Amino acid sequence: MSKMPGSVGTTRTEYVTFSEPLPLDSGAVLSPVTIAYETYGRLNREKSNAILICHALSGDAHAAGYHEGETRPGWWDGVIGPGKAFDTDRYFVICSNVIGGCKGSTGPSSINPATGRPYALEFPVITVRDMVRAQKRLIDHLGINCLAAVAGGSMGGMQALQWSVTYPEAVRKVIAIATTARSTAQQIAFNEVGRQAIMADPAWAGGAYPADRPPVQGLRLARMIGHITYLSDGAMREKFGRNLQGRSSVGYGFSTEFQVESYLHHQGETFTRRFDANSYLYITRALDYFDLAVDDSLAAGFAGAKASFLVVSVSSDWLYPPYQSEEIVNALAANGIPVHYCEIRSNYGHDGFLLEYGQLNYIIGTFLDHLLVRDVMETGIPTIVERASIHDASRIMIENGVNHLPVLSEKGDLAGIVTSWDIAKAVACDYGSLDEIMSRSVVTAAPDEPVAEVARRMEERSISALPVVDADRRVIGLISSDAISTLIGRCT
Ligand SMILES: CC(=O)SCCNC(=O)CCNC(=O)[C@H](O)C(C)(C)COP(=O)(O)OP(=O)(O)OC[C@H]1O[C@@H](n2cnc3c(N)ncnc32)[C@H](O)[C@@H]1OP(=O)(O)O
Ligand SMILES: N[C@@H](CCO)C(=O)O
Repeated sequence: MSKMPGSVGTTRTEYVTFSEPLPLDSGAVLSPVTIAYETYGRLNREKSNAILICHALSGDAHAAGYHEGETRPGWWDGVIGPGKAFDTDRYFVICSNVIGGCKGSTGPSSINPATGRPYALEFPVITVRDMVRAQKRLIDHLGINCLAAVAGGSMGGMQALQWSVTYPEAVRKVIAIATTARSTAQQIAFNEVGRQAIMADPAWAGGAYPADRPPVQGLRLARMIGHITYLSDGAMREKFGRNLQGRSSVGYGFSTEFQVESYLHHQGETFTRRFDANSYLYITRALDYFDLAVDDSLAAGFAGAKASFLVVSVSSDWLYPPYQSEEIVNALAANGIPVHYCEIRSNYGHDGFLLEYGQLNYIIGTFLDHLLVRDVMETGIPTIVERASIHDASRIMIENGVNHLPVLSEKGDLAGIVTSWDIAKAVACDYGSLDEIMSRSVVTAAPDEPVAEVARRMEERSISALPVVDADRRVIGLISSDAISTLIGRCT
C-alpha cells in the first residue's frame, strides 16, 4: 500500500531475541526472550527523539500503518503518523508486544526450550515491571539511552508509569491514559471472572490445549465480560438501545434477540481468532499485581520519578475511573513532579482511549510540544574564566561564532556573562579588563523550565540568550531566542 497523507504507510513487525536470561519479579528467569516490535519515523543522530508506545491487554506491536495485504491500520493509527500527536516526522516511534502476550513476543504459547513444547502453565508468572524490563532490553538494543517519552492507555499507561519509577533516568516524559497506578478490587474482580470463564472450559485442559483446539468458549465469554467494561452505559444505549437483532418482536426464548447480545457474541468470537487463552490468564494476572504504591503510599511510589507527566482520563470510563488518574496526579504533585491532567469528554467509556482521536491528538500533541529548556538548549558551549582578558573573550567568541560567553568563577560556577555588545563597548570606551564589562547579575534558565516561560522572561528583559545552570549554578548550556524561533518555525 502506498503512503497516504497522515499515515506511516506499510509497516512490518520485526523480532529480536535476547539469550541473556531476564530476571522476573517472581524470582524465575526467562530465557531466551523474543520481542516483537515495530518502528515508525527515524531515530536522530543523538538518539534523543524515541517514543515508546505501550499497548493494552489485547494489543500488539502493530500500532500504526498497514501490514501488507491488510485494510485495517494499527491500533493507535489515529495518533501516530506524520503531523499526528506522535509525529513521525519528528519522533522515532517504537511499539513492542509485551512478554506473556501472543503476538510475537515470548509468552505461554512459545516453545519452552526445556521441553520442546509450548510453555503453557510452565510459563513464569509475569508482572507489568517484567514487561517493562523486557522493553528496556529492546531500547538498549536500539542504542537508546533515554526515551523522549513513554505513552500508553490502560495497561499501556501502567507500563508508562512503571518506566518512570523503574528507569527514571531513561524517560523524559510519561503519557498515561485511562489507567491507574494500582489495580483496584473491581478491576481484579473482572479479571478473575474472565480467567474463571477460560479455566472452566474443558478444552482449556489445565492450560495444555493443542494450538488447533483452544478453549474458545471460555475465551469468548471472558472477552464478552471484558468488553462490557470497555464501554459505557451511555455508549451501549446510544449504539443499541433495546433494538432487536434481525427480528421485529421478542421470541420468548434464549437465542440471541437483542443487538447488544449479537454485538457481544461478535466481539467474543473475533477475539478467539486473534488471542491466546493462556496469554489472557497471564496478562490479566499481571494487571492484578500492578501496584506502584510503597507502604500503601502512591506518593512514596513515585518519589524517584524524574519525568514530566501527562495524565489523561476518559469521563465515562468506569473501569479506570477519572478518580484513579487524579490519584496519580496527586501523588506526583506531592513530590513536586511536573504533571498535566486532562479529562477527555467522551461517551465511549474506557475504550475512548482508542477512539477519541481528535481530543487525544490535541492533548498529547500539546504536551509533547510543551518543550523544556533541556530539549532546546545548546550544550558544550564555550565559557571563559573570570581572570581572562577582553582579548581572550573576543577571540573565543569569534572562534566559536557566539555572541554570549558565560564567565566562570575559579570554583567553576557562573560568575557573570559577557556579550559581543559588551566587547564593542569595551573597545569604544577603552576598557581593559573583563571585570569592567561583564554583567554579574545574570538572568539564567533551569533545564526543567518550560521553554515558553523562558521565552517570556527573555522578552521582558530584552535578552537574546540565557545560560542554563544546574542546582549548583554550573553552566550546562545556553538557550537562545534564535534556537527557540527555529524550533517554532519547524513545528508550524
Ligand atoms: C489497546 C490496544 O493496545 S489494542 C486492542 C484494541 N483493539 C481491540 O480492543 C479490538 C476489539 N475492540 C474493538 O473493536 C473496540 O470496540 C474498538 C474500540 C477498537 C473499536 O470500536 P468501534 O469502532 O466503536 O467499533 P465497535 O465497538 O462498534 O465494533 C465494531 C464491530 O462490531 C460489529 N457489530 C456492530 N454491531 C453489531 C451487531 N449488532 N451484531 C454483531 N456485530 C456487530 C461490527 O460489524 C464491527 O465488526 P468488525 O470489527 O468485525 O468489523
Ligand atoms: N480494548 C482494549 C481494552 C483494554 O484496555 C484491549 O482489548 O486491549
